[in-house]
Amino acid sequence: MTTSDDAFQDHYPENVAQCYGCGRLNEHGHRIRTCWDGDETVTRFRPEPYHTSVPGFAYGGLIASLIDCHSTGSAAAAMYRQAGRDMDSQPPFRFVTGSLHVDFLKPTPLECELELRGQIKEIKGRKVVVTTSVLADGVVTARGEVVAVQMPDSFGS
Ligand SMILES: CCCCCCCCCCCCCC(=O)SCCNC(=O)CCNC(=O)[C@H](O)C(C)(C)COP(=O)(O)OP(=O)(O)OC[C@H]1O[C@@H](n2cnc3c(N)ncnc32)[C@H](O)[C@@H]1OP(=O)(O)O
Repeated sequence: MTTSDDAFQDHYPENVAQCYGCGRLNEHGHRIRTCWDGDETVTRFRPEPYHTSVPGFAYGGLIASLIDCHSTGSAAAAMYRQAGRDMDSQPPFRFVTGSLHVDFLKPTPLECELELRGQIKEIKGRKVVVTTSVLADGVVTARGEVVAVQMPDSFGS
């Protein structure tokens, strides 16, 4: 059962809840939490001092991984929403990243809560394309596009 306080990641089955970016069970990871805001998806994340690149600014790999997992979570949520299904219902929609493109538009300050806002650009078959903006104090510092693809049964074999 989904409630308005739930994050998408609260509903990930245990076998996909270890992801470094979004797994709630990975104590060393970012453990991002993403929710709907109308037709957009939102994640808020406060970088730690050890996420530094140039002093005072966030490491680009952190920004990319936030965009990645924000977008794969958004893709899963969009697929459930389109199907009119609860995120706990079976069978699960599980996504992996097929493609991750990031444009770094401005330096992203470190000492600031970041807001990621995602838009569902396309849903086609097993593929969902998500565009995600990263905002620091309301200024867009990075923009990404992710092609998320439903994980095939053969994944990893
Ligand atoms: C509540 C439950 C929710 C849980 C869910 C969330 C879990 C989150 C878990 C954490 C995750 C965290 C994130 C991580 O870190 S995930 C870890 C990093 N990602 C991977 O390891 C993925 C490795 N790659 C693969 O397994 C396969 O290549 C995949 C599965 C991606 C596609 O191989 P598959 O044979 O299955 O696909 P297809 O050929 O039938 O193509 C299908 C469609 O996709 C389009 N396409 C494919 N590749 C690309 C590409 N590179 N660029 C652009 N488009 C691409 C393709 O054109 C086609 O579209 P169209 O031509 O029909 O339009």
